[in-house]
Amino acid sequence: MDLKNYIREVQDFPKEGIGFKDITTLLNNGEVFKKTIDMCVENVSEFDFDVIVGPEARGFIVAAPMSYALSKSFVPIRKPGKLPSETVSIEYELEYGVDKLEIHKDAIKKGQKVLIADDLLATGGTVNAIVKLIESMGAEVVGMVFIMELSFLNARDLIGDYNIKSLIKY
Ligand SMILES: O=P(O)(O)OC[C@H]1O[C@H](OP(=O)(O)OP(=O)(O)O)[C@H](O)[C@@H]1O
Ligand SMILES: Nc1ncnc2[nH]cnc12
Repeated sequence: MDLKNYIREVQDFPKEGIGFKDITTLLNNGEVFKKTIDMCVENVSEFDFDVIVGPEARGFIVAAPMSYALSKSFVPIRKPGKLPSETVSIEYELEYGVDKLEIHKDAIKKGQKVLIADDLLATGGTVNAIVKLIESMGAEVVGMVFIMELSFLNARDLIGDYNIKSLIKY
């Protein structure tokens, strides 16, 4: 199954010059969505982790079903002002702007092993910020998994020496 056949590319969204990779067309096919999550799960079988974190919004679509399939904790990372208890936050750059992410301070314990899951690796700004958040809490990032990676944006150079898995590359 070539997942690329199910991902729609929308030109000049949300800004001119961006080729937006739209996964709604993949999600709209239940069989392909299930296979995609199964492949993410298979890709991380070598990693030992306690918790899966995923960033709002599209990261939830990947991280939560993986947590369900593996009976692992799911920890949401959210945009500012959404989490009700005490948070740790970090600012980061996107392919098309600047944003901020927050996590509950008590959601991850010191020494826990963490997997990060998201739909897409573009510049790596989001996941790089998440790594910093997790490590600032004394936890360890054992790996990360994405449905797709925009290789031409060289996120791996920014992220550095972590186990990075992506199902498809552009
Ligand atoms: O590697 P990067 O350049 O950081 O880009 C990747 C991030 O961008 C998208 O999320 P976005 O912030 O657009 O939010 P959304 O999930 O709410 O659409 C995507 O879901 C990743 O989280
Ligand atoms: N090109 C892109 N397509 C979809 N989501 C993105 N997030 C950051 N860059 C993106």
